[in-house]
Amino acid sequence: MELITYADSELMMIEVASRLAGELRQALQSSETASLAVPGGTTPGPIFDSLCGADLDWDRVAVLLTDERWVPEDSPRSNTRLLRQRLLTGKAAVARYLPLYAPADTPEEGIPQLAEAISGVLPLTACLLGMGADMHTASIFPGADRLSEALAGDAILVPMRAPGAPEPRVTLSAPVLAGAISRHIVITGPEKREALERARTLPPEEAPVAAVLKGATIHWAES
Ligand SMILES: O=C1O[C@H](COP(=O)(O)O)[C@@H](O)[C@H](O)[C@H]1O
Repeated sequence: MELITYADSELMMIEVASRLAGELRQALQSSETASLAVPGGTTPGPIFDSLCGADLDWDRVAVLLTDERWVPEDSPRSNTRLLRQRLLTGKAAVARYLPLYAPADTPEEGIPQLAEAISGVLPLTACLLGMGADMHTASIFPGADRLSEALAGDAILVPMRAPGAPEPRVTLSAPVLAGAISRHIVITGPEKREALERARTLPPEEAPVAAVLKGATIHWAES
C-alpha cells in the first residue's frame, strides 16, 4: 500500500476526486464502459462535490455504493440519499446508478437480483473506500454475523448484521473490493490513522480493512 498524507482535508478531497476522474477517463479510452464504487458515511461528501463536476463521459460510467444500509432511499440513514444529493448530480447526473437496496423486508430477499446487475460491471474500474475507527470498511465489520463470507468466497454482495450497526446492511465482499483495478482509501484524523497502523498488524477477521490494503492508496489528512 501507498500512504499519502495531506496538509488539510480540503486539499485531499480535491486530489482524490481528481485521481478518480483521471482513472475513469483513462479507462473509457480503451473500454466502452467503466465502473466506480464509493462509500457512504460522513467522510466522502466533499469528494463527491468535486467529482460530480468532472469532465468525462459519465453516461458510460456505472456508479454503485460499496455498502448500503437496508433502509429506503428517503431514510436519513440511506447512503443512496447522500449519493443522489452530492455525486449523481451536475455532470455525473447521467451516470448509471446500480442500487444496493431493493424494497424487500430483508437483504437476503433482495440480494440475488441486485448482485446480478453488479456482476456485469466487474471488475470495478475504481473503488473509493472509507474506514471506521473500529477498522471496518464498507460494511465489513469486526464481529459481524457473516464476516467470513464477506472476507473470502465467491459472493458479490453479502448481507451483514453487526453489533455497532442499527439496521441490516449489504456490502460488496472483500474479494470484489480488492479486485478493483484501482483502490483508494480516504481517512481523516489521528484516531483513524492509529487504527490504520493497527490494522496493518492484524488479520482481516479482527481488522476487516486489512483485506483491502494490499495495492491500495491511502489518503490521510490530520483534520
Ligand atoms: O458505515 C459506514 O462507515 C464507513 C466509514 O464511515 P465514516 O462516517 O467514518 O466516514 C463507510 O466507509 C461506509 O461506507 C459506511 O456505510
